[in-house]
Amino acid sequence: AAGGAGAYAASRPAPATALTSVGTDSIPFHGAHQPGITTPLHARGHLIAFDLAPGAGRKEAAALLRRWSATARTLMAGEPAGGGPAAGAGTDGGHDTGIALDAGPSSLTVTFGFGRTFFDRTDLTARRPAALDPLPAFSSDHLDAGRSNGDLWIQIGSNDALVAFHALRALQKDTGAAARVRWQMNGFNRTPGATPHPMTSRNLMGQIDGTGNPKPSEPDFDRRIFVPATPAAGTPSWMAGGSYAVVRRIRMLLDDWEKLSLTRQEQVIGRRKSDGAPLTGGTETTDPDLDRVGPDGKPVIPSNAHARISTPEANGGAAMLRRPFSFHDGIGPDGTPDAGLLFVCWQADPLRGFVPVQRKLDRGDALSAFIRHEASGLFAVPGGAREGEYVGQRLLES
Ligand SMILES: C=CC1=C(C)c2cc3[nH]c(cc4nc(cc5[nH]c(cc1n2)c(C)c5CCC(=O)O)C(CCC(=O)O)=C4C)c(C)c3C=C
Ligand SMILES: [Fe+2]
Repeated sequence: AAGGAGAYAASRPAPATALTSVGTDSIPFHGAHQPGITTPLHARGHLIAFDLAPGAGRKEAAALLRRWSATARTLMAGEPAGGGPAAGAGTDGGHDTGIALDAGPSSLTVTFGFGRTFFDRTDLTARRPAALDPLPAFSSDHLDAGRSNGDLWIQIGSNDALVAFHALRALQKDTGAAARVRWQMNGFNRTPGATPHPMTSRNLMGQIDGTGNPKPSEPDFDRRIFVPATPAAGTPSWMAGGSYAVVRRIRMLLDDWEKLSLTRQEQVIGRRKSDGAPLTGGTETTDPDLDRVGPDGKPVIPSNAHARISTPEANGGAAMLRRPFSFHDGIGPDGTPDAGLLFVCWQADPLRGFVPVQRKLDRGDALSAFIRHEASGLFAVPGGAREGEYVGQRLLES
């Protein structure tokens, strides 16, 4: 087999240029905000939460964030981890595993967050933001505590699956004795370049998902998504430029969903499946006409349609930036796919983003019959590290 592979390689001329720029694209580690929040959806993602080890406190946490930041900066630049040679076997802990050898940075981003419990474990309770108060319980929750929350959270995204896994391994190894994995989840999105022109991604129900997201070009985008550079009274200064991530593992009951006719599926969401346009017509970017009534006297966009209920206009302006991954963790014993959405949304304040919208969805969303919220997390994601700084330094060292 090895000879065959060699002959195959030898028979093909080396391409003069890469087929796409997917491998060479890179995202800066330093900046006012952490990467991975406004970065376009990644093809591959890993979410991982850790708890500090018994006996580990603020000192160990600071050293860990310093190590993690150094690794994130190095890998996001497309360099090998650990300061060692790229092709090392990794047995002495100082070498890169080689998993991402040959690949460029592939838009890798690494984003770090703190969970509510982190602050008690590090004697920083006085500096915990009120926005980290536990999310309310929702009637449709089926939450698994073991796969929820955590002291520390990392979101890894890349447009190459090996680059993403490489980062996951390197960051996990960085923890040493300071922290233990609490839960870990893997997700994916469409590969850049798979469609003839850039499009909003689809989820595993086949819907175009992300249309109504706030756009960075909108005047109130920063105010909605990021804590201001000078935070309002009650928000600690270390959260300047930061954001709050709500993470929900939402299982899709795909066997039930796929039994619905196309018309019913579109009524559940309030948008067309083919192109994401509202049921009142136009294109994906046309505003829905929520007041339009059909010949039967009923609203064209049903009163319980997901997109009607979740829109900022119906929620006192509450908005969030949804940046999810799909997941598929195999087929369950009953033959149904363990698949759905790793829903990750970003906002300056969860009480003016996720919470009011989920409260409303919980009461009357037509989509509820086809999904199940199985895990949940809320994390404070500090602003980006400046040159020479590590993520979270303003919390841990002042
Ligand atoms: C609490 C927040 C939300 C959860 C949880 C949620 C789950 C969820 N959504 C879809 C599919 C779609 N959602 C769409 C729109 C939409 N959803 C939310 C919020 C939550 N969704 C918002 C704020 C919006 C935007 C509303 C607007 O501004 O008009 C859409 C329509 C297209 C779009 O705008 O993205 C789809 C499709 C699934 C499958 C799901 C759980 C698995
Ligand atoms: Fe939604």
